[in-house]
This record gives sequence, C-alpha cells and structure tokens, in this order.
Amino acid sequence: MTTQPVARVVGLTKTYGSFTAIDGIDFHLEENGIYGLLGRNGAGKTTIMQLLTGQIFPDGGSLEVFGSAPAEHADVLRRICFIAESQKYPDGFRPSHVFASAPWFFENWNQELADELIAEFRLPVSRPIKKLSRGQLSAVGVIVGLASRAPLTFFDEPYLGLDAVARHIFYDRLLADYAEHPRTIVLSTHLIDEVSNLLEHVILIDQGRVLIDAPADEVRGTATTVAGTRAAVESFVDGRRIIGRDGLGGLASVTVEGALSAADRRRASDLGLELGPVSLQQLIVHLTGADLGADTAQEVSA
Ligand SMILES: Nc1ncnc2c1ncn2[C@@H]1O[C@H](COP(=O)(O)OP(=O)(O)OP(=O)(O)O)[C@@H](O)[C@H]1O
Repeated sequence: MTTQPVARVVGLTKTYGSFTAIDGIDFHLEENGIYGLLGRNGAGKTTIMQLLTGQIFPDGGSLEVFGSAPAEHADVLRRICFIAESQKYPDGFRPSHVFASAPWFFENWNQELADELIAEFRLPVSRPIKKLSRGQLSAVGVIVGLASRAPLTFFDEPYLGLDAVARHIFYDRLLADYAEHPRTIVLSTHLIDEVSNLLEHVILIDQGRVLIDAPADEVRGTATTVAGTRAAVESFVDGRRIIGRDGLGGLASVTVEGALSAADRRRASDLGLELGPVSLQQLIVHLTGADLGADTAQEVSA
C-alpha cells in the first residue's frame, strides 16, 4: 500500500535578487517519520521550511503539502506547526496565554502533555515572555511543537539556550510521543550527534541543493570507523578514502568511505581492529567540507 506523501517538492526554487537560495530541489516527506533537515549555515534549511509552511512563495517549481499549495489553504496550515528559532509572540503575552490559545490553532492540541512538559522544563508560565531566559523562551516553542501533535511539525533549531537536561527532555519526549502518536516531524539542527539516534531520514542541504536524501541508517552505512593500534589501523586503511582521523598515543580511529566486504571484515578482525558505524555528524562534515564540530562545541557550552 502506498500512501500519499505529506509534502511533495519538485524543482523548487527561491531567489533573493540575483542570489539563488534554493536551487531546483526535489524531495518528499512521507507520512509518519522523523526527518533531519541538515546543512551548514546559510544552506537553505529555514528557507525550505518557510516555503513548506506558506510563509514565503517559491519562484519556480512546485510545492504541495497535504495535496495543496500551503499558502492558500487554511485547512493545510491548520495541520502544520512551525517552531522557529526565535519565535515571536504578541506584546504582553505570557506562556500561559500561548498555551491557552494553542488549541485554537492546533486541532490535536494535548493540554495534558503540555502540562507535563511545563513541569519538566520548570517553565514559569505566568511570567511575561519578554522576561524569560533564552532557554525558557525556547522551552515555550518546544512545548507548543510537541503538544500541538500537528500532523506535520517543523522544529527549526528549536533549542537555543536550552541546557543539556532540557534538550534531553525534548529528545526523550519527542520519541515517546511520536511512538504513541506517529506524525511527520522535521528537525533542523546543528547538534547532529545529539539527534542522530532520533532521525529516521536525512535530507542534507548544501548551497540550496539536496546532497543526501536517504534513510539515516543507509547514510551511516556509507562509511565505517576503524579503531585499534595505530600501526594496524594505518595498514588496514592504506589505499582507502579517509573521511576523518582521531587518535591518542599508539591508538588510532580512522573513518573510511564505502562499504566493507566480508574479506575486509575478516582482515580487520585478524588485525585486532574494531569496526563501528560512522557518526552522522562526521559524515556530514566531510560531505559539506565544514567543521561543524566547532559550531557544536560552542552551542553545547552556550
Ligand atoms: N530575505 C532574504 N533576503 C536575502 N537573502 C536571504 C533572505 N533570506 C535568506 N537569505 C539567504 O538565503 C540563504 C539560505 O538562508 P537560510 O536561512 O535558509 O539558511 P539556513 O540553512 O537556515 O542557515 P542557518 O543554519 O544559519 O540557520 C542564506 O545565504 C541567506 O543569507
């Protein structure tokens, strides 16, 4: 049985003056999946989400969400929740006002889940939003995004300022709620290693184009990390395409591109080497030529 995709994007283009932000991309979002929309700064991730949520219009190609152009259809927009990096709220609003008005926008809004999250995030719901800390402000968005249970939910770098505990509450709650109430969730983030286990599908954007559109496990399987004594590792990886290196003293860990054959695996075992899957982040750093690790370190400590 084939289901109709939640979103269908064909040859989608968005230009700003002479600059092409989105360059003729194609992809589908299927019903019920957690997608990672990944890429370097300025790759085009937010622009894609703005196009899919009808906030801006494309300059070329076609775009269907739940079978219609999102911008003109209120019934489509009602099934979408978009949590932006810096969500804006009306002046004088308090989190309690946001949660009280949410059922009006989201037909699947679940107040019980919202209340549990408010307690877990220790969010002061009666404080004016303007007075909230950066992390508390992000928590408001994360709570709306999860409790909306919208059939298509976008989280655009949702956790600026959230501490490690709060981020893990978000990841755990997202997975648990998704298991009980499957829907389509698109997560854009630079903290790739942290969300790597959540993602079922990866769409990697680079300079307005799609570099990867594949199941996360398939992406991870395109490279292998080889670890062991330096001499054994170097002998094993000799002649292979190397993606990354790490090591300390006599120990080394090298990531190589391509699938390993059964003979390769036997040889690695004979050399006393350990083989492991590549981290999604390592692979993406390699493919987009960026040091996302530095970015990540900054954000984690922020
Ligand atoms: N209104 C605009 N006018 C001109 N250029 C724009 C506009 N909006 C976005 N851009 C450009 O389009 C490109 C894509 O921006 P976008 O915000 O989608 O990137 P992103 O992948 O979300 O980046 P980040 O990870 O830094 O948030 C960038 O080069 C950006 O400068």
